[in-house]
Amino acid sequence: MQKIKTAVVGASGYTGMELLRLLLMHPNAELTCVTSRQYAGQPLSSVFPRFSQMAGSEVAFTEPDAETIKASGAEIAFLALPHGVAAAYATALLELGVKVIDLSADFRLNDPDVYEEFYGAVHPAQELLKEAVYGMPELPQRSEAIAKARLIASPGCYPTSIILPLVPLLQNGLIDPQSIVTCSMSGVSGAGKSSNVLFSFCEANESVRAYSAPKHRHLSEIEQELSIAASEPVAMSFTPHLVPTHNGICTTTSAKLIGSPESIGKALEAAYADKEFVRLLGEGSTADTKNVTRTNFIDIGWAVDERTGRVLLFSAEDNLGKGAAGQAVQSFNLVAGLPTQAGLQNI
Ligand SMILES: NC(=O)C1=CN([C@@H]2O[C@H](COP(=O)(O)OP(=O)(O)OC[C@H]3O[C@@H](n4cnc5c(N)ncnc54)[C@H](OP(=O)(O)O)[C@@H]3O)[C@@H](O)[C@H]2O)C=CC1
Ligand SMILES: CC(=O)N[C@@H](CCC(=O)OP(=O)(O)O)C(=O)O
Repeated sequence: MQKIKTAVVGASGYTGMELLRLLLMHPNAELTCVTSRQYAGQPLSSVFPRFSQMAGSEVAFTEPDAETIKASGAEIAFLALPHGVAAAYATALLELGVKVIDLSADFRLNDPDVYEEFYGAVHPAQELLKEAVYGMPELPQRSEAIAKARLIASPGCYPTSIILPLVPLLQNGLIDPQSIVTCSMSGVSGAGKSSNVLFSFCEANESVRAYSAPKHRHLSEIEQELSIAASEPVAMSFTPHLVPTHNGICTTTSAKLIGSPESIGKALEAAYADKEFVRLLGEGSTADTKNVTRTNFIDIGWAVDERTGRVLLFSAEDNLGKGAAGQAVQSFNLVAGLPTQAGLQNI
């Protein structure tokens, strides 16, 4: 069986660990290099005992270094690194002929000025922004672009849960693009393993709070992709909340309805009926994180509020799955010419 030699850079973090889980079970992936500064030299299974005795888990952590990654034979590298850090690794790996699937935000925005506005720093590798492909395979014409790319910017977790339900409605002119209001809830793993005290057990448990309002950095990529779908600049309201669960994002989006109530379901069906990882729950159904955690599915339900003339969209995904590692493996399958569902079934 064809095996693609694969590296995970930043493999000790939460998305890195989820990538390891998926790639160790992937029939067409061989892990040749996994990196961590703190665990360099240690076998994977001693750091993550959950993987011991799994085929492929004999590999040991190495220092993150592009030459070492290339020397391992890796053809494709996943970057599960903080934003601002990933760009330099992407540049070095691409120069060595290794394709890159970046889970950070470094290549998601087309406009370096928007990056600077939302990330508070000059973009570290502007020359690569033009060629990076925003890796959401369900968007129109996107899977073809991903398959040909050498640099894929895998989307953020919140944006995935917001963009997918809205794009078919905007493309078909069924909602007012300037009326979108979104409220999302995320589990604590969304903040990463090395996050600050606000995400520790005593601070986060038994409590819920909004944060980063009104200008969370994900707003930049959400508005970028929605503006493409609407063919006009979209400005919207997005309020994320932290909830005391491990994984999962639950999002409710509302917008002013322009089309008929029936047009919503028809547009979503037309866009996603043949998309393996989008499950349409139907009108009147809300989405529940417990049905999607540890999977690559996004579940979408909807309702029309005839009193206010607004449509409500309900979505749920695993922030580490469809919101990060699972979606990145979808791109890996496209780049490597593998079946869409390879390594993502039955997880
Ligand atoms: N958590 C989530 O739900 C999602 C996260 N993302 C994005 O994915 C990326 C990874 O996130 P996440 O896994 O949560 O983060 P973590 O904090 O859990 O892990 C970060 C990883 O990066 C490594 N690392 C940190 N700093 C450096 C550095 N300067 N040089 C080399 N390696 C470094 C760490 O390894 P070590 O210290 O051992 O070297 C660790 O393996 C981020 O950009 C994040 O924004 C995207 C979607 C969802
Ligand atoms: C709960 C929580 O803190 N979530 C993170 C989402 C991080 C993430 O997805 O990172 P990217 O910017 O790479 O997409 C946050 O709000 O910053």
